[in-house]
Amino acid sequence: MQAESFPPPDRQLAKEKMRRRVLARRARLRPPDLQAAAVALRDVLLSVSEVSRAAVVAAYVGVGTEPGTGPLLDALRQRGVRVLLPVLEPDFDLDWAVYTGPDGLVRAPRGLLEPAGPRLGPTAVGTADAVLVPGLAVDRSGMRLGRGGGSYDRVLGRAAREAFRCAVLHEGELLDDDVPAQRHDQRVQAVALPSGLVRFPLARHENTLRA
Ligand SMILES: Nc1nc2c(c(=O)[nH]1)N(C=O)[C@@H](CNc1ccc(C(=O)N[C@@H](CCC(=O)O)C(=O)O)cc1)CN2
Ligand SMILES: Nc1ncnc2c1ncn2[C@@H]1O[C@H](COP(=O)(O)OP(=O)(O)OP(=O)(O)O)[C@@H](O)[C@H]1O
Repeated sequence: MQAESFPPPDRQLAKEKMRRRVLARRARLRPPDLQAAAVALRDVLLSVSEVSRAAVVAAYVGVGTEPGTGPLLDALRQRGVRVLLPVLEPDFDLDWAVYTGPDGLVRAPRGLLEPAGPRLGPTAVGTADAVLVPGLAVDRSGMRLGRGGGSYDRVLGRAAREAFRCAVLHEGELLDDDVPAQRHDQRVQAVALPSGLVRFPLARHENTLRA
C-alpha cells in the first residue's frame, strides 16, 4: 500500500514538497473565498451527527489562508458546547484551553490565535467527543498531511478511542494521490470540505500504519 511507496528518508522530502504545493494553492485564495468557505464549513460540520451531538469539541482557530473556523466555534459555543482550543508548546506538543469567544483569543507566535484562559493540560483532548484537526491535505485512506510538527499525531494518540476524528480542508485538498505516510502518522476518519463531509471506511483500530 502507500506506506512503502517511498523509502523512509524520501517520505519526509515528499511531505515537504506536498506542503509547499498546498500552501501555494492556498496563497491564491481571496478574503471572500475564505469567508464563504468558513460559513460553508460551519454548516457542513453542524449537520454531522457526531458534531451536533458532542458535548465537548476540540477544534482550532483557523488563521491566514487556513480553512476558517470562526463561524463554527461561535455556533458551537452558542449551543452550549465546551470547545477546546490548542495552545502550541515549544516542543510542538499541544496544551488546551476553553474557547470563551473571540475576545478570549490572543495573538501567539507563528501567526496563531490562541485561548488566553487557564491551561487544561495536554490530556484534556481525551475528554472531546469530536476532534477537528487542521491539515494541509488528506488522502482517500484518511492519511493526513499536517504542518510538520507532529502535534496532531500526538494529539490523536491521546484522543478517546470513540472520538470522531475529522480534518477540515479547503475544496481540492482531499487528494487522490497518497499522502506519504510514516509510522507515527495518525489517520482521520473523515474530512469536512465546504462541499460536504467525506467519510473513510476506517476500522477504529486501523488508524495507524501497520507496515
Ligand atoms: N490554526 C492552527 N492552529 C494550530 C495548528 C494549525 O495547523 N493551525 N497546529 C497544527 O499542528 C498547531 C500549531 N502548529 C503550527 C506549526 C507550524 C506552523 C508554521 O510553520 N507556521 C509558519 C507560517 C505558516 C503560514 O504562514 O502559513 C511559520 O511559522 O513560518 C504553524 C503552526 C496548533 N494550532
Ligand atoms: N507521538 C509523537 N511524539 C513525539 N514526536 C512525534 C510524534 N509523532 C510524530 N512526531 C514527530 O513530529 C515530526 C513531524 O511529523 P510529521 O511530518 O508527520 O507531521 P505532520 O503530521 O505533518 O504534522 P502535525 O501532526 O503537526 O499536523 C516528526 O519528526 C516526528 O518524529
